[in-house]
Amino acid sequence: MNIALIAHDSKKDAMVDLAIAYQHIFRQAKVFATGTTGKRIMDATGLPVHRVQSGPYGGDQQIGAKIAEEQMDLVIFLRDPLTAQPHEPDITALLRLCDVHNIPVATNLATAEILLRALERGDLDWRKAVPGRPADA
Ligand SMILES: O=C(CO)COP(=O)(O)O
Repeated sequence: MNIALIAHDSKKDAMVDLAIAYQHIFRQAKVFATGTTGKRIMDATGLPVHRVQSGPYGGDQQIGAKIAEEQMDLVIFLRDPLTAQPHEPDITALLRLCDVHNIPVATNLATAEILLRALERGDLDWRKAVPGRPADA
């Protein structure tokens, strides 16, 4: 399973806490993250993280491309609902692609925990049979 972890600045501490708490799940998966989020997670947990660009520099679009290619199974995007972002169109596009491709996506901690527990329980195993999805993704 490929998981994308993305957090805006005010949510990065929460993302690090999530990564620590659920690292037993993340260690079974391939973790992708935007630049700064990924570095924070790697520093805190030692998890191998495939980092793309920072969000404002195209990272959200890079994650979006993986979604479009059916290479992402779960997205946790802890976005800041109280601060305008310069790359708002990229954020909207990423979330839209999750809906287009039926990707489970959490934008807050409560939903993120529910999705991670579902993943652990095997509830998302159906995604392995999604047409067009690379077998090793
Ligand atoms: O801006 C982001 C998502 O929109 C996140 O990027 P960083 O993880 O590099 O801060």
